[in-house]
Amino acid sequence: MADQFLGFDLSTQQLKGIVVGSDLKLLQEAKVDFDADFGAKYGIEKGVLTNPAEGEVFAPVALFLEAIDLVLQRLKEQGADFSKVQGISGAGMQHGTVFWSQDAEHLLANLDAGKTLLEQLEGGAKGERRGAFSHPFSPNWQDASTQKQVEAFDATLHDPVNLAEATGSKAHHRFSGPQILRFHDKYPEAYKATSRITLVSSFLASIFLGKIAPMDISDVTGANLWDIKNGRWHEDLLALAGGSSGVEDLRQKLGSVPDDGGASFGTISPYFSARYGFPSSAQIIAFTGDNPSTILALPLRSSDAIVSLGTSTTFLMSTNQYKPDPAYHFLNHPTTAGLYMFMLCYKNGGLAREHIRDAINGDKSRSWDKFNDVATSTAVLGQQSKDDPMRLGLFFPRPEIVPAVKEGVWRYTYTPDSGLSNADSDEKAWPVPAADARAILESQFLSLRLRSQSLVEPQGDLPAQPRRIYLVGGGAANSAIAELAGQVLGGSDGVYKLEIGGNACALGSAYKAAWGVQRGQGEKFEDFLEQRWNEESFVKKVARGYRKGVFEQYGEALKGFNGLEKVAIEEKGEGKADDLAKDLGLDGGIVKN
Ligand SMILES: Nc1ncnc2c1ncn2[C@@H]1O[C@H](COP(=O)(O)OP(=O)(O)O)[C@@H](O)[C@H]1O
Ligand SMILES: O=C(CO)[C@@H](O)[C@H](O)COP(=O)(O)O
Repeated sequence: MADQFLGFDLSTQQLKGIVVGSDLKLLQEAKVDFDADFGAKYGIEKGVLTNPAEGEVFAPVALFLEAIDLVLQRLKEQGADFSKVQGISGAGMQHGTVFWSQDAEHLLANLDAGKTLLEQLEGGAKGERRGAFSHPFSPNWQDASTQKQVEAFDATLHDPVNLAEATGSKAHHRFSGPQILRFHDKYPEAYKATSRITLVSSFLASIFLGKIAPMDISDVTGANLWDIKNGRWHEDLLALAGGSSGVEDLRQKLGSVPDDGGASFGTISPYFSARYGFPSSAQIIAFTGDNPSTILALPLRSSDAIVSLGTSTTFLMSTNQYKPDPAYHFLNHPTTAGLYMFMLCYKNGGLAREHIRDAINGDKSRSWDKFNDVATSTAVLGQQSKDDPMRLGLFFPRPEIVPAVKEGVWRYTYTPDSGLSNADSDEKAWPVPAADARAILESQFLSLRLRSQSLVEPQGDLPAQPRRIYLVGGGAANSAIAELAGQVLGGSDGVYKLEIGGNACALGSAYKAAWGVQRGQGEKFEDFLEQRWNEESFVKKVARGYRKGVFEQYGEALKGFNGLEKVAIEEKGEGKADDLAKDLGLDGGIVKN
């Protein structure tokens, strides 16, 4: 195969790489699993370090550097011929930042192919060698340390509604703007010593480029700093985040943002040509966020939805309507001006499901078999008959984003007439952990259904729902999850998963690299993908979608579910319950006790 393209996904728990041909078919893929490969060395768990006292979650930048050399080596072992690679793009977990030192540009431009990235870019532990970073850690999207800064962001534009209107999202703990402000206040010396700030995506691009790469037009919208309508940094928010160091200083640290998602930032760093055999002409195409990249792996039509089941759960749609609201996120689309990405993001995705899986197994075998059996054999909402109360739960081992509550578990029963009752210690109504398996899946999908109602349309004679649901990410391999996704969310055309490789996000990046290099004058990404798309071999239907009766039964549960979220917010919330109900245009369920 003549021209080949390489895509990466640097996410919470792994770095994955995928090579595709110009027909977009998969050639090789490889991954570095952070815990398995480097857990002992860096003391990480599930890819991160934590400081619970302050709600901090972060990852060592050195880990990322080691992972880059290792994933390339593994791709080579899989047979990748890097001399054929004409374009490289990639994705990073969103919101995370990397702080570069004054020496960064020089070090990046003068890498010795005989040494590893880690040897040359990491600073010496005792300061005997100055490294490329002014801070050794990258704040992670699971960080919750920025409550004070979040309040300042909302206050700067008077309220969350205005902030969402301007930047696509209300202020969130994990967003880069509040994180930068906290970094400025907590580490003033390191901030001063910072020459540039990149996102995780533009960090990865910088390594391949051999100089600091710009942020991309989509990933920059996960910062609470970008004025989406006007396509520029938001002056007031920049001034806030830059603190006493000033707005110009921060503007310079952040750099400019090209508006073309297919832009080439230049050719690959000579380090990679000499060390791994890439042609010196290989182009580095704008790297984006992991969720924006994921939507590029599929030819999304209006009313199609992606559910990404990684460490986080995200729900993604592509739309030409900009309807921002504090209840969710709007991002710039990564390739296509005039399109936006609608996103919901939950912290308690894969790890919360794993907790219940392990409790059901009673061991650490990590097998999903029992979890799946119990989840699919339990009745819809735990209702043996229509008159039984519904079981509704919330399972948040970590503080949650949607809704914004501290960690906790809520198990309630609900009937439309008498409302919600606490069933936590009622073994008959709610056998723990068996009933949790179905309840957590129903809960996660009900939350998506509740919040995406206004974005989906009736499908023919069927009620409003997505046309297709595509499952991606680690959890997409799970048949019980696919089954429940279809039952709760519907999907007039069914539930699908990608058949190409194990990672939609890295695949989307490889496609973006191909488009960036090969596109004709004015050729849109969507047209480029459509022409090369091979439905039969690229996707597979894994479950039925809409089921008459079942879909409506879940519809009846929505009001109770909304009420349950209000209970959680009242008990452990970061926001006001009334606001949530208002955001969603719903009255909450009635709480009985
Ligand atoms: N068969 C499976 N069933 C359910 N969940 C799974 C399965 N395989 C992997 N996972 C989940 O996938 C998650 C990792 O997904 P992945 O998309 O690779 O993560 P990330 O991109 O966040 O690093 C894990 O937390 C794990 O719980
Ligand atoms: O914070 C968000 C999106 O807003 C997360 O979705 C991160 O982008 C990390 O995702 P994964 O590691 O789960 O892929």
